[in-house]
Amino acid sequence: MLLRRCLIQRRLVSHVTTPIFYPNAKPHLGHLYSSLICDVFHRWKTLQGEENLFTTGTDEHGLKIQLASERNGFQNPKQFVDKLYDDFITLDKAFNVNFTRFIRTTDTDHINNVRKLWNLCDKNGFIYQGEHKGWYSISDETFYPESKVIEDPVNTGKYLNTETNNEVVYHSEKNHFFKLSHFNDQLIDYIESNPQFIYPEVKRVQILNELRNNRLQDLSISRPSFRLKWGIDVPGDPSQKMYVWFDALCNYLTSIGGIDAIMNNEPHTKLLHTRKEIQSPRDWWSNTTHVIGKDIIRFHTIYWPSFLMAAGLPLPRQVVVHSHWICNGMKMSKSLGNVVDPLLMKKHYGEDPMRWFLLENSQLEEDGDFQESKLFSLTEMFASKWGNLVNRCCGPKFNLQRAVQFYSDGRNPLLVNDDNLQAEVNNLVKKLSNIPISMDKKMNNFQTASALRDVWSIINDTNAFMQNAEPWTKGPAEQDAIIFLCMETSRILSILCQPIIPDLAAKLLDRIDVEKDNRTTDFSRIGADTTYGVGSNVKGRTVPIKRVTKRT
Ligand SMILES: Nc1ncnc2c1ncn2[C@@H]1O[C@H](COP(=O)(O)OP(=O)(O)OP(=O)(O)O)[C@@H](O)[C@H]1O
Repeated sequence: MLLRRCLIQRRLVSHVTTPIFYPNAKPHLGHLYSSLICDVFHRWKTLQGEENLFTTGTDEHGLKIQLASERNGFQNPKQFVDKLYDDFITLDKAFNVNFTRFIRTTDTDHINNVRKLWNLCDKNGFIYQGEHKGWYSISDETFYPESKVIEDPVNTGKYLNTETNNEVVYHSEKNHFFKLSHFNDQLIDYIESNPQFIYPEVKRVQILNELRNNRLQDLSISRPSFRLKWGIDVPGDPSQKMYVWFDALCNYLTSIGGIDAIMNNEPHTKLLHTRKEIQSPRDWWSNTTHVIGKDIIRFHTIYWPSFLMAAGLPLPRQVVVHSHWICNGMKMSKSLGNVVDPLLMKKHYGEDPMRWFLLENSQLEEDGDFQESKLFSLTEMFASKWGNLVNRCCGPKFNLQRAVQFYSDGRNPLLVNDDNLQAEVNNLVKKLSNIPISMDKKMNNFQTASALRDVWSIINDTNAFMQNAEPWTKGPAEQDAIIFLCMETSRILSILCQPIIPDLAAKLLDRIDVEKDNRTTDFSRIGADTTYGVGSNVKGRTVPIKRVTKRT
């Protein structure tokens, strides 16, 4: 029994991470999207009573930052990133992104950890010195194989890589190398025997094909310090700086207590920036989910597990790969400048409609096209379907408190004296009874769009039921049955949607006077809350969702 309890406790810890973003320009909708996927996952786990950590941050070293800082007239790149990283925090705060640590790769604990990772890989024989020749992209900070380089069709004499379409130049230099080729078959075995490791499946197949068809070559993991000044020194060789991805990926270990804590599974590991103390860092780490855009899949599913294997560290549980928000057929990106400013959208439509919109209108597998008209329609739906339902049931003609007390805790079957209406009641009861479990499954599998469509389906059915049932024409007993079911819909769905629309959900729950302690999933069952509705039908109370106008 004790063992079982321990096992259950051990399973219920997890960690979710966004990529750490380059603060070389202001963040945009794409960054917000990755952060929201993680925030909703984190909040969902918390709502289920699980312990979860959520890390996000900024990737502050590298040539791209060095050059951007020079271009912007800064004396040193640290001053430049100190200014820009704040924009990422501002964006998170504006959209209620509730991270537990915001890590910067210039943080001292991180720099120490990166050195440790390097030393472990070196000690285990996976780092050597050699001559590096190849096609290098400054923008991507990576070398590309000959097979991925083409002549630029627009600018003669220039070359592009076919993966990101950025310019590449031919380079030859002395570097430290990582024996990536050693891990080709080990990675195939790992990905085959841990099918959840790369998600969704289409991405797992893509990476397996890549590993089977293009065997890995060793990877240059340092750059000469005269070219790359802004980076972490290679231990024992200050003439070289570490490759920015070796540095950046290690943030995931730093934020969960560091390499030593994970290796030795040190109990009582104190986490920086949170008051949290974790008992078993290894369990947290092994239950880590990295959420990333498809542009950086290679770094997370090939390089990162190889570095970890080389260091003798366990691998995270999963890498979840999402698609891109596009604009005019191209990925929205800082470098291209074809971006939507989320703060501008928030100012007009509010943060929760934006949160819902981005998650409802995206699939992991397909690129999404941002259409402001759809965001506006969503705000209309919130006001006319959900807000209006609550307003009607909280009108002075009805008595929600009486209805709740009569129907509480499933003591009374919901009967409405009409076969057609009774069929609608039964359908709603069935859908409401199923949604906590079906939503849990979908939220854990990052199928948020589908979960939100289920929510709308119930809201629509409830509105239709309210319209057909005409409670304003009925006596008190039938009125109570109708009002109770309609407000159970709103109450249960508001509880379940707290991770997606924290502020709106709170307003909806406040409007029907649901106590703060009764907003957990334990109460997401018909009849589970027997105390709400007190004073909800008093005249003159505020409307929970207000309409917004179209932006011109
Ligand atoms: N258009 C987008 N759609 C979805 N996610 C995006 C988008 N752009 C960036 N991201 C998120 O940010 C990560 C990359 O961050 P980065 O700071 O490199 O963004 P970027 O705008 O592409 O920058 P740059 O143009 O400087 O390369 C992606 O892996 C993804 O998580």
